[in-house]
Amino acid sequence: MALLEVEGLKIHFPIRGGLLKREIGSVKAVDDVSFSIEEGQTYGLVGESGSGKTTTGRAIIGLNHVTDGKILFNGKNLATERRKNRQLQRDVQMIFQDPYSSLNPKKRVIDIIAEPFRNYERLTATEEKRQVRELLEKVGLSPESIYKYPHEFSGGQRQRIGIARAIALKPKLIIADEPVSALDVSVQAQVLNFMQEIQKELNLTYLFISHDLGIIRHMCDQIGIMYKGRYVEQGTTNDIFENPQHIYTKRLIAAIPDMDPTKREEMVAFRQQVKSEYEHSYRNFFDEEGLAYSLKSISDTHRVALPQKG
Ligand SMILES: Nc1ncnc2c1ncn2[C@@H]1O[C@H](COP(=O)(O)OP(=O)(O)OP(=O)(O)O)[C@@H](O)[C@H]1O
Repeated sequence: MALLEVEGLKIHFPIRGGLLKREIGSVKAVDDVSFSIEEGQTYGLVGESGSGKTTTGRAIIGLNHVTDGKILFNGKNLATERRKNRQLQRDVQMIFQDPYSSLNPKKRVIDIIAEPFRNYERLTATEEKRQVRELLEKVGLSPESIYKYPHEFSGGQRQRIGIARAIALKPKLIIADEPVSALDVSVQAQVLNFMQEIQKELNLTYLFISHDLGIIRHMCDQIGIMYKGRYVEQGTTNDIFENPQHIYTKRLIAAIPDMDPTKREEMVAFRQQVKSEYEHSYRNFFDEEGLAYSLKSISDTHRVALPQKG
């Protein structure tokens, strides 16, 4: 059984208008999305801004209502059971995008990291301090920094504090929503590699949300590509990068900045080819509302929102 199973998830937000603020329509932020994540794996959710990635992640952690569908964690329905099941609350944690705004600037590191302990465990002051120091060491920060404030740390160090807080209760699943996009490129790799290290050490499962396919390729075992609330393609990292089928996936891959200068000309040609393919076949890949079709399996691991015909 997968650790997390999302089945037919729909999250619609009402649009209200007129004097009476009546519901005049809805934003289908997530519209029939299904995927599962095996324990110890990293699943990447990719798509441009507004595609529904964050809404999906927030629903799993219980921050968004679910219009329809199921979110099963170890077979238990998170939407209905999370509120009353403290173990489920501990098991699923989140790392936020912006380490500058997600840490309260008025609190010391000890109070930030000990917050989950104070909510879920009854530790003596000495034991709490010992555990916070241990967590700081685990994330590569000095245990002496417990009385410092967030502004005394660099961006990468702050994200490590956010990670220490997220792993304090030994969760099983971590939702990482753009965990490095607010950081300098030079520190991004450090934080990502560190996330991989603690994943192995603590047997963590990640749902990794990002608009950056380069990072997703580095981090993930499985990938789902979202566009306007729907999936356009889903598969292993190899399926997506070596055999992309949907025109939208191809366009995202073509937009990854060149890492290897010797391949620059090759990439320019590839981009040109994808651009003209996109212009030619765009209509075949989306319905009359510009939305993706339902997914069809093209192998045991690879599913694509293929056009209805041929
Ligand atoms: N609380 C809300 N009320 C109304 N609409 C919302 C709400 N939250 C999200 N939306 C809408 O849902 C859609 C999906 O948003 P979401 O933030 O999930 O996208 P995203 O892919 O994570 O983008 P980003 O990378 O910019 O965060 C957007 O059109 C957004 O405006």
